[in-house]
Amino acid sequence: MSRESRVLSIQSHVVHGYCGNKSAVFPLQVLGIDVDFINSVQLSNHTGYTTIKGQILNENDLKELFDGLKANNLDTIYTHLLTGYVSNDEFLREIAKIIKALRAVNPDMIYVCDPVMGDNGRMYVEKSLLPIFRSEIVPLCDICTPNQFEVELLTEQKINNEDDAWKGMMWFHEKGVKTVVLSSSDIGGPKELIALLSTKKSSGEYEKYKIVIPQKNIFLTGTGDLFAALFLAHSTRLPNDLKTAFEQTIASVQSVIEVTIDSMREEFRSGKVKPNAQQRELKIIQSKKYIESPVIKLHAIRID
Ligand SMILES: Nc1ncnc2c1ncn2[C@@H]1O[C@H](COP(=O)(O)OP(=O)(O)O)[C@@H](O)[C@H]1O
Ligand SMILES: Cc1ncc(COP(=O)(O)O)c(C=O)c1O
Repeated sequence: MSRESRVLSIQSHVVHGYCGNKSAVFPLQVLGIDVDFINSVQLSNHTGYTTIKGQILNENDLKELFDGLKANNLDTIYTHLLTGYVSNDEFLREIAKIIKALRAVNPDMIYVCDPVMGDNGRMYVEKSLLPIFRSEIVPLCDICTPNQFEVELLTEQKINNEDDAWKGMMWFHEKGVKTVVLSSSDIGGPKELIALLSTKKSSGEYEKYKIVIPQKNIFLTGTGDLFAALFLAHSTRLPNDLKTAFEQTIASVQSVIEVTIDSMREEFRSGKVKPNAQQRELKIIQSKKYIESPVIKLHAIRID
């Protein structure tokens, strides 16, 4: 890593809870990476709650903020752009303009995209975002971290097994994406999540890895944003060892989930928290030491 990393993160903000920038900024800072962040939305809480209130940044607001950075030559300081939850078409198109503007002043700027559109068969953004991601955003990515549902949406192909998953990831490479990380899929055995990584080397060959993750009986929001931020950090620290970066990313995410579940056991016992979706927020702050040094070890298997 030749120069100090600094990330511009454009993701959602939630007042209560952890997803979007709330899931990304602190872990990046813990790992020594400075983050400037723009909140694509400012919501009371994530969309898994029954009531959501708040404000949505429009494309003109985003342009104004970026123009402010440019006016002070601050567009030149970013080594990475990280994007996640976006709520409307023109905002997403403004992000495409920002990617090009950042690359104009720093051709080596790395764009990490979590194409947040949905999970478990349910879209939670406008369907009109899908063709923009497919044709205007994904081709600009250096690293993309979709979940299974997002790969299926973008490729218009269902994933029923591991071969389908690798084929789906090849679609990203054909669009010009160097590294694709499928953050989770249900192609493994019962109670297993499968994460896959595929990266195109300068030789034109592909390096592929797989990690089998024991699936916890819980649905959490914010894990994908945490995953993308951690993979940005670890792949930056280990650009020539993505196997280890992949393992460390998942180990930290698993550690945060363990801390979250442990905290719930206590809260359930005390009756303070009812076991329903609204109360489930990642314990990001309480997991600081595990973000720095994950204790859970899940080994990546090389796939030839
Ligand atoms: N139920 C679960 N059990 C174990 N790990 C999980 C679970 N849900 C998410 N994770 C972890 O979070 C990471 C990202 O989750 P994923 O659901 O793929 O992201 P997204 O939120 O974008 O759908 C996975 O790689 C996995 O390590
Ligand atoms: C406001 C907001 N941001 C981000 C996300 C993405 O969360 P995840 O990291 O689970 O994909 C969601 C998902 O519901 C959300 O509601």
